[in-house]
Amino acid sequence: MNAPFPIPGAPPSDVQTRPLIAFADVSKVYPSRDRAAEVVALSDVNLDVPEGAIVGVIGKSGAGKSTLIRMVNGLERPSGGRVVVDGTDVTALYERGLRQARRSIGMIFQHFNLLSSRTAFDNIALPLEIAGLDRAAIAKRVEPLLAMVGLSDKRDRYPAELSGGQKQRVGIARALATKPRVLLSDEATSALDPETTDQILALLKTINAELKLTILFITHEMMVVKKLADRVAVLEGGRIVEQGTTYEIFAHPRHETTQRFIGAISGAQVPEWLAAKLRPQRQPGDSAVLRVGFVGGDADQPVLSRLSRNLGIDVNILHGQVETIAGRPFGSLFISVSAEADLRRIMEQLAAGQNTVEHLGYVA
Ligand SMILES: Nc1ncnc2c1ncn2[C@@H]1O[C@H](COP(=O)(O)OP(=O)(O)OP(=O)(O)O)[C@@H](O)[C@H]1O
Repeated sequence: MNAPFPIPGAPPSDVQTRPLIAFADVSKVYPSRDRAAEVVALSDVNLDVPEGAIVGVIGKSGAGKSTLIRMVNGLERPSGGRVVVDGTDVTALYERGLRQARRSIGMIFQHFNLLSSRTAFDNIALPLEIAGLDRAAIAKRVEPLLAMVGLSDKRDRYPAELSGGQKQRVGIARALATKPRVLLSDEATSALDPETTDQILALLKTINAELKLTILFITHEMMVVKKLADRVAVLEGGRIVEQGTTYEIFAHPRHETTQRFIGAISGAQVPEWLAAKLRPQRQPGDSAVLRVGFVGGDADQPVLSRLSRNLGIDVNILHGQVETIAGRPFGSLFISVSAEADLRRIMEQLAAGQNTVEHLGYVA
C-alpha cells in the first residue's frame, strides 16, 4: 500500500531501488555498408546497475559488449530503447549535454589509452585541464590520486617507462580525476599477466568500497567476473541470455553459454589424466570415482572426514578446487572410495546440504 503522504525525513521511495545505470529495451543495428549486410549488435537489452555495485558483462568476441558499454557515455547511440545514467537519459543528449554527463562517467581501457608525450602526472591531469582547473587545484587533486593508485614515485615517468599494470593504474587515476559516480571498464585487465590482473582487480574493489563508485565492466574472462563482480550478465549474439548475482550464476548456471564459461574455471571438468584412467565397468580391486560439487552449503564442513568416520571407509582426494565466491564455498572435489563399499550410502552422506554428487566410473 502506498503511503498517502511523504514521511518527514524519509528518502524518496526510489532512492534505494533506483539503478544508477539502466538499459531499457536497448537495441543497436549497424547499417549495411559496402555491400556488407547490416549487423544487429544488440537486441532487447534490459540491464540495471544498482548504485554502488560492481556489475560485469561477459561474452565472447562479437557478442556486443563494447557496443553496450560505449552507450553509457554516449560513444555509441542505440537504434532503439534508452540508457539512463543517474536519472539522465544519455540517449537524448548531444554535444554539450554529453560532455557534461561524461564528467561523472570515467572509463578505463584494455590498452590504457595514455598520451605517450605526457608524464603519469600530466595524463591524470588532462581531464582537469580540460575542465579548466588551475595548476594548483590540479596538483591538489592529482597527488592524492597518484598515492591512491600507488604511483607517487612514478609521477614524472612517461608511459613508455611504466609496466602494463602501472599504466593501467595511471588510467584508473585519470578516470577518477573528475570524481565520477560511475567507472566503465572495457577489458581493463585483458592485456595484463595474471598476477598484475589480480592487483588491478583488488584496486578496483578497493575503489568501489572506499569511494562508493559504481563499476560496470565488460570482459571475456569468467575469472575476472568471479573475482570482481557482485552481479553478472551473460551476453550472446547481442542478447542477455542470463543475469543474476555472481554467486547465483556460478552456483546454478542455466544457459549453456554460462555453463561453458564457468566450466572452464570451476574445476568441475574431469582432469585429462583422470579421464584417461576412468572406466565404466568395475573390475576386481577397483575404486569408485565420485565428483562432489559444493555450492553454498557444506564445503567448509569436514565433509570427507565425517564420511570416513561415519562409514568407516578411506577416502582419497584425486583432484579438486574449492574456493569462495562472495564469501560462500564453491567448487568440485574428485574422490575415490573402495568399490566394495556401499556407494549408495556414501553418496547420500556426501549429498547433505546443497552438495551434488555424481558417480563417474572406476579406476584401478
Ligand atoms: N562500427 C561498427 N560498424 C559495423 N559493425 C560493427 C561496428 N562496431 C561493432 N560492429 C559489429 O557489432 C557486433 C558486436 O561488436 P562489439 O565490438 O560490440 O562486440 P564485443 O563483444 O565487444 O567483441 P570484442 O570482444 O571482440 O571486442 C560485431 O558483429 C561487430 O562486428
